Amino acid sequence: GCCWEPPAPQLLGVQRGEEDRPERAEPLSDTEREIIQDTWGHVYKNCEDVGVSVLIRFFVNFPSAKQYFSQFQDMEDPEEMERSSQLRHHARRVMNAINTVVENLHDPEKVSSVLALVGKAHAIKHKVEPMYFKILSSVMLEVLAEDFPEFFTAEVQMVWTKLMGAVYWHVTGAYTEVGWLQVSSSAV
Ligand code: HEM
Repeated sequence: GCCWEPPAPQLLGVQRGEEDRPERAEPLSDTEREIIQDTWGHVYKNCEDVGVSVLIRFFVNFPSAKQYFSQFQDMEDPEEMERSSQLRHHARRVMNAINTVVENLHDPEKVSSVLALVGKAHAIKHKVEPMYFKILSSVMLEVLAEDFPEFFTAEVQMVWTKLMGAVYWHVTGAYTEVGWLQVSSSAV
């Protein structure tokens, strides 16, 4: 993964603020929940490595995403990024938050409260453009499919896409609540 790739077409609408917010996240069936939990078990065993490779690919392919991180804003060398404690720390936080979501798929209230907190912190404290959440999800799906090809079959990838769609829906719900999305998509 040394080459820059253009964002997937589905991201372009988001970058222009054209995307509609659906009424609710598409719910997962019991079977889909089991698929997520089984496959996540393999990923989470390698939590730190997977998290770090996801973030490095994210920052290499979408360098503007580094602007939010004081420690590696100006870093370009992936090996140097790998040594950044701020990157490792965020990798762990991302993976742990997803782990909490996966462990609580039976409890929609818990899932929405965890993701609302993540959304609020990123909107208010870190001032992260919400489109980066969509980009990060697609990078994560790409890395999971490459690193765990035996588990991430086409069917499993589809279920994971649905989960990441739900994560994005909850996170952007928090952005809407604090007034971010209204301002950026209609008034300006
Ligand atoms: C599913 C995606 C993500 C999850 C679960 C996640 C999770 C977290 C958590 C739990 C924290 C600490 C919360 C706090 O400060 O109160 C954090 C901090 C942070 N996140 Fe995220 N994050 C995600 C995506 C992103 C993205 C896409 C960006 C920017 C491109 C980002 C930038 C930051 C920054 C700048 C901090 C503060 C870092 C620091 O203080 O060292 N995050 N994240």
